[in-house]
Amino acid sequence: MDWQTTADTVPSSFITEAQVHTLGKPPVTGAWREGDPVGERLFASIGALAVESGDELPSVRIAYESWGTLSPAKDNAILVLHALTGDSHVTGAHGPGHTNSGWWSAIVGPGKAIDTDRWFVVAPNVLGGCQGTTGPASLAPDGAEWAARFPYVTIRDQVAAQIAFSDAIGIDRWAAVVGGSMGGMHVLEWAIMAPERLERIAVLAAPPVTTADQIALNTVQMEAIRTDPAFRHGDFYDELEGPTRGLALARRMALLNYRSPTELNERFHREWQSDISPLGAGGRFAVESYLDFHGNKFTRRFDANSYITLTESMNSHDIGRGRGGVAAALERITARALVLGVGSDRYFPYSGQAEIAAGLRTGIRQGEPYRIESEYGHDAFLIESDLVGEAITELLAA
Ligand SMILES: N[C@@H](CCO)C(=O)O
Repeated sequence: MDWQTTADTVPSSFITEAQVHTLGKPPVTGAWREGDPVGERLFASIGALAVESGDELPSVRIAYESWGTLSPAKDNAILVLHALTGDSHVTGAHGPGHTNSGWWSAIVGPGKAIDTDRWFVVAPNVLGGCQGTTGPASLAPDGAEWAARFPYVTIRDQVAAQIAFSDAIGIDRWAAVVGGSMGGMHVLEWAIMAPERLERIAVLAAPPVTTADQIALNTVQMEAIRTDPAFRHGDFYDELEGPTRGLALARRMALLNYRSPTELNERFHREWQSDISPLGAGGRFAVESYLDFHGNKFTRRFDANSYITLTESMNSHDIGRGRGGVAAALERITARALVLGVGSDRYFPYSGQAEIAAGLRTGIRQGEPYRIESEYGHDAFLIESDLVGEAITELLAA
């Protein structure tokens, strides 16, 4: 299909406040119980949350899904944390409330690397996100969306929310906390902020600190959104048209970080998308069409304010901040650890995972990351299921 770049007026399908209560069970505050629905969106209230900036969110709700059964000893629970644009829908088909099928369906499920016949798997949507957890599209106490008023939230604030969420659903200790990319940042903070509450960690394609280069790559994406006139300083929820052009452009830029030059070159070459030449006749190269397609598709499921909030969170990431540096922070980690990197990752390069693995005392590969050779670049942690599954199996057996 020859997708065009248009200002898309199709309403986005991120979850608005009004939709929350029709898409899931009412908020729960008690522990998970045998017989609770699994693989279906649930909500937990964690109350007020003070964030590092000094602001306070008066009421925070966490959307989550779970699969498998919690053992009577509560010793088989695994927390899975998603990347920037993922959500709680880790595994399973798309359907009502889920525009995409599960982003790790090949890893999580019966008989898979994270075997839901054995493990009780829980996946929350991140604080600041747009799939049911409190974020910029949620209502502030004055009854209007938070929008640009949503506080600056750090990776540590998001983990503080996840810890409170663990309390709310009655999990004292996780058998493993697993995540890739931004989810891997959360995993590292979990292991430092609450070492007594987890046994194992898997940090996939994530850095110990977001570097100047990575901040720069992220910052231009935020600027693409902000310069869209339809952004209106974040106050676009009541408008017919949101900042879809800016958001789609941000997504195009992001995809370039997520894939490798080899993959794009070998997949698209210099092919044209249609019979119309891109050499001055108005046609497009196939790779342009691919980026347009993903940019447009993304605007149907993601909130531009959330994109900015979460990108700012990633920019805040530095496990060494206030802890005497990265090496000192890594020394605090006591969980058995899998660190996985992708050789072709140009977003969070392998060198970052090598630094993490070298600084850990508890890595399962004695100072070395598990290295994946793949043409897919950063996204390999989502696509190379056999290799990622193998590494996670090794961790869970450790
Ligand atoms: N494809 C992933 C990569 C970010 O780590 C996402 O969109 O979230």
